[in-house]
Amino acid sequence: MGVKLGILGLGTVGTGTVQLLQDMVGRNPLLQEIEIYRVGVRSLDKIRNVELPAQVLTTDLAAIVNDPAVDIVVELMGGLEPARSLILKALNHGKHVVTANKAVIARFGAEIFTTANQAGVYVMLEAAVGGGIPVIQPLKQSLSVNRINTVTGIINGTTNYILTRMQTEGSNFSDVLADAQRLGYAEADPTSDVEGLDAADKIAILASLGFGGRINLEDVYCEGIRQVSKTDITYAEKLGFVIKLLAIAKKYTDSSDLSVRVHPTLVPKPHPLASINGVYNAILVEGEPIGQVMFFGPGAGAGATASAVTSDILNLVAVLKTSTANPNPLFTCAHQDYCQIAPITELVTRFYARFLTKDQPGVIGKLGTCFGNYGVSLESVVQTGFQGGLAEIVVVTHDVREGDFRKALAEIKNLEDIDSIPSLLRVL
Ligand SMILES: NC(=O)C1=CN([C@@H]2O[C@H](COP(=O)(O)OP(=O)(O)OC[C@H]3O[C@@H](n4cnc5c(N)ncnc54)[C@H](OP(=O)(O)O)[C@@H]3O)[C@@H](O)[C@H]2O)C=CC1
Ligand SMILES: N[C@@H](CC=O)C(=O)O
Ligand code: NA
Repeated sequence: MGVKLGILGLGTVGTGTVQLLQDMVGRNPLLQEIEIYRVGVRSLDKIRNVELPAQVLTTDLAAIVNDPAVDIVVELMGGLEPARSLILKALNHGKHVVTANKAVIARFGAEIFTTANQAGVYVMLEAAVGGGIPVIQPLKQSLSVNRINTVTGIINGTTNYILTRMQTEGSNFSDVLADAQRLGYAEADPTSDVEGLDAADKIAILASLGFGGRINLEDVYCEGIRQVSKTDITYAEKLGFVIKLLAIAKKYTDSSDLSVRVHPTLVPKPHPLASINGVYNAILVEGEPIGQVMFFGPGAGAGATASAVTSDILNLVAVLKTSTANPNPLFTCAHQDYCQIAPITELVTRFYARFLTKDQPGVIGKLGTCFGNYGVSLESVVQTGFQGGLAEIVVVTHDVREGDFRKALAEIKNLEDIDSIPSLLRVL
């Protein structure tokens, strides 16, 4: 008897997954055990890029997760509800679940994994982070004997695609976003990509796996890329950096607290993450004793994501074929305690800041004095441009406590010579 799939969603990822499963030649022979039994969609009238028997497609998704014949539910619909409820129902009916839905896992992971553990089934989520890049299973299995210190990633394909094209072609933000949507990279609501929320969901998942505890999503500091302008990209370039949306989870050396954050960051050009362009993602994991290991590959798109979804399905087929009484602890997620996350003001980092000031002598000196009052030392100060009669000054600091830097900025904002501070970015 074949293993019966109930797939929820036939959009970009669902279609890619069905295409892969319908084209098995040259792939793992275990795939032949799989039957696409039901596929749930919102509309039966839409033209699809795959052919499926009429009785397979349905708009009754609840019937799929309740159907005793279904062995594995593959949730590829996205969004929070009804995805969360359908996943929980599937688990409660004793079905394994594969999902690409980082939004649901980052918010309801505790509830979902507890339900799965009680039901004695697995929830697999390789596609939820880094698209096609194998990173979830390596963190759960191959790297799990390491003490992880830092996970640093470019983990949103849409924003990396946008920033790359803004940098290399000087393209306009909204034109490139429209291309990312057309290519199937963006979320149904691309706000979550652009505002950094998708990357925050993903780093919460990676941090949970890497540091062995639950992560409260509200504790993850998050800034998106809307504030990144062509001007900043040009200045960064001149200073030897590229701007990337980084997601970082790092253990403080002197406490058990974590720093978990997403923000646009100036990355030095020689750094391995600086050369990750377009829809590609990369995740740099640092641990002991392994040192550094980097995972690189396509972070979004139909085929790449289908590869991750189908590898999870294949793992579950293998589980179903070799049924064991006890669950495999390397497949489950059983964290009970929450990781302690330090506030962003405690972060120690370098900063890039761009000021528009009146073109008067002594402005740079006044800036330097304010920074000095809070122990902020400057690595470089550049004054090259003018904008609308205002002088443009760019500074890069040495490492500073974010709280001290913000106090200095508050004082600087009150200086008569300062018009505005259009950009404030962290430097890796
Ligand atoms: N796109 C990508 O590159 C990646 C996406 N993901 C994740 O994969 C998931 C799917 O993304 P993607 O394929 O891009 O999304 P799409 O918007 O392209 O597809 C969503 C599918 O789900 C169906 N659907 C959505 N809501 C409902 C509902 N309430 N009832 C019935 N059917 C519903 C839609 O039906 P219909 O077709 O009838 O409208 C559609 O087939 C998301 O969680 C996303 O975050 C993860 C990695 C990469
Ligand atoms: N919208 C996401 C899709 C993959 O997770 C992205 O752009 O990375
Ligand atoms: Na992945």
